[in-house]
Parts: sequence; structure tokens; C-alpha cells
Amino acid sequence: MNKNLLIIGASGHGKVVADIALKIGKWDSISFLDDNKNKKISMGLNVIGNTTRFVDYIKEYDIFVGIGNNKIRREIYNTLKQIGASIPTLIHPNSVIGSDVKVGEGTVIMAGVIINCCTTIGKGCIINTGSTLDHDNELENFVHLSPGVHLAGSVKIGSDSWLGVGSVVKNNIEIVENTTLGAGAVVVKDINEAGVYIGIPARRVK
Ligand SMILES: CC(=O)SCCNC(=O)CCNC(=O)[C@H](O)C(C)(C)COP(=O)(O)OP(=O)(O)OC[C@H]1O[C@@H](n2cnc3c(N)ncnc32)[C@H](O)[C@@H]1OP(=O)(O)O
Repeated sequence: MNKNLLIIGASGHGKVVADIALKIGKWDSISFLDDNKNKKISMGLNVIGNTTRFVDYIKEYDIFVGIGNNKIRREIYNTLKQIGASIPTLIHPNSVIGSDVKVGEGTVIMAGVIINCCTTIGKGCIINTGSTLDHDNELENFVHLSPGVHLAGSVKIGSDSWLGVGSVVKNNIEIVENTTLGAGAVVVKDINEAGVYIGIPARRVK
């Protein structure tokens, strides 16, 4: 672990990530990289360069990808791994993590999240504010659960899936990779084909 933390992306998601890192309190300094040249400060923290320059910082900084888009987050994460960067896992102190829960590198768990026992979360995931994951869930890599998502017991979510704000998944459901759930969708049957699903019960629209 390094003394400094660099967050790639200084927009909304990056700022929430920085806020969690500040609350964890392990780093002497926290800075951003961002491609908006006019952004010199975000949330009171310095923006020290653009996002293509992360290789310059890997010796002195832990690096975290603070970008909400699953595909972009995956690409940058994979490059960081290739160049040997130190990538932390960020868990908000006001989340509740049960026994035998595994959380992958580069994943952020936000305030108010509750994860019950024996759940596994892959790398590079976002478990957004106030989501709940009950027992024995399995989330593959680069999944984003938006704020207020609720997963019942023994749910499996395939990689790169994005579950919209307030969506709900019944127990014992499997959702294939690259699935998008719209805001407020309720999933009561397995989703076996990637696509966009909305409504109650959730139906494919794209
Ligand atoms: C901290 C954060 O902010 S994390 C980010 C959280 N963000 C979210 O959760 C967003 C989730 N995204 C959605 O729900 C989106 O609306 C999507 C992905 C389902 C669809 O987006 P788009 O493809 O752009 O669809 P678009 O907005 O054009 O809507 C198409 C139609 O579907 C309807 N629709 C869109 N989303 C939903 C939804 N979640 N439930 C029901 N109907 C919906 C629209 O009203 C519209 O209907 P119409 O044709 O009768 O006017």
C-alpha cells in the first residue's frame, strides 16, 4: 500500500469514491486524474493530470478507477493491472459486511450497503449507496448495482451488468453478463440473454 491515493475520474462517481477514501483515512493525500482541463479541483482535492497519465504515478500512489461506466472501468483496471499498479478496495465504514463475504480488488462499497454472509463480489464492482445483497450472492467482475438495489438470497449477476436505481431481484435468480436493468425493474425469472430489461415483472425492451 502507498501513502497516496489517485482516483481516475473526478466527476460524480469519482467524488463519492474520494469521500469514502477520506472516511477510511488510510492515505496521506488523495488526488484525481480527469480529462476536463478546466477542472483543477474537485471536492477540495487536486486534479493533478489527465487520465492517460496514470502510468506516471504507479510507484507513489495506490490507484482506483472512479468511473461509473462498466466497460471503461474494466479497460482502465486491466491496464493498471498490466503495469503493476496497487489497486485498493474501498469499503465505506458505515456499511455492514457479513461473515465470509469476499470483495474483489478495485471494488467500492458505499454508505448504507448491507451484505449478508457468504456473498462474493468480483473485482472492479460498484455497490452503490443503500443497496442490499442477501446471503450467498455471487457478483462477477465490473458489475454496478445502482443506489437502492435489493438482491434477495442466492442471486447470481454476470459480469459487466448494470442494475438501475431501485431495482429488485428475487431469490435464486441468475442474470447473464452484460445485462442492464432499468430503474425500478423487478426480476422474477432468470435472465439468460443480455439486453435491457424494464418494468414489473422485468421484460426485455432492447
Ligand atoms: C448515483 C447514480 O446516479 S448511479 C446511476 C443510476 N441510474 C440509473 O439507475 C438509470 C437506469 N436507466 C434507466 O432506467 C433507463 O431509462 C434505461 C437504461 C432503462 C433506458 O434508457 P434509454 O434506452 O435511454 O430509454 P429512454 O429514456 O429513451 O426511454 C424509452 C422508453 O422507455 C421508458 N422507460 C425508460 N426507463 C424506464 C424504466 N426504468 N422503467 C419503465 N419505463 C422506462 C421511457 O419512459 C420511454 O417510454 P416512451 O417510449 O413511452 O416515452
